[in-house]
Amino acid sequence: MKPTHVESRDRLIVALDLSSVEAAEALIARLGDSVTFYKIGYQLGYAGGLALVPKLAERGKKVFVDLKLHDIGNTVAKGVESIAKLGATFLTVHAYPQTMKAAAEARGSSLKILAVTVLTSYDDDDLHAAGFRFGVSDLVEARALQAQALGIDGLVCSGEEAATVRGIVGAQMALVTPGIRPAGSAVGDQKRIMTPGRAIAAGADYLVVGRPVVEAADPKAAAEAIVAEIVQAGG
Ligand SMILES: O=c1ccn([C@@H]2O[C@H](COP(=O)(O)O)[C@@H](O)[C@H]2O)c(=O)[nH]1
Repeated sequence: MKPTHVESRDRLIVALDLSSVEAAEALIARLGDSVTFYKIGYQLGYAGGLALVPKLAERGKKVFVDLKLHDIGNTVAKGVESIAKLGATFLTVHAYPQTMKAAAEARGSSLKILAVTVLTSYDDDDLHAAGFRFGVSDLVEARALQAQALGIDGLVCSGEEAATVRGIVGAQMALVTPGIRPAGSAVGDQKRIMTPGRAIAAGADYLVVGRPVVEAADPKAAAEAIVAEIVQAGG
């Protein structure tokens, strides 16, 4: 379930896409109070970064573990149980029914499960090349409905789908949007992007931002500028 009220600053989730725990700790120190919510994904997670989850939680930060689980149900359930013990706030799974069902049943009382609808680096051509008969918008909508029916807490989608998905699932599910690009920043490998302000206005609850903060000359100023845009958009 979506939290009832979220402070503007807590809507920014900075992706710690870095190669070591030391590099992550240095960035966290530099960002200080400007960032309250961090994401640990493949790069840092597989470099010992999961050990940071309880440490960040002890310091009052929230942590999103973005491992995008997808396996047989029993394996997903056991993985979810292990992540729940670390004190993470969010954990991602791919939006396949078996996977979502196993994760929802195993999550316990404090961990929230987010289902990744369609990766923000994908467009319709990428889905067709992968064998899907749906385009992005149809697949996101179908998966959002399946996730809701299975009791999933929130969805990962791009800002482009946020308004439609919000209309489909209502106010109770958290919408988490990567592919966020402040005006003028490099797009990189993302294909479905949106500015922070537009994503909030479209109904996103949380913005996931990696390179525009992590690779900025002044990461703290970059994070503060995104929070200011969130505030201006009414988030
Ligand atoms: O659909 C998705 C799901 C997850 N991500 C993750 O978000 C960040 C985005 O980083 P940027 O540098 O801001 O592009 C990254 O960790 C991805 O693994 C996503 O981009 N899209």
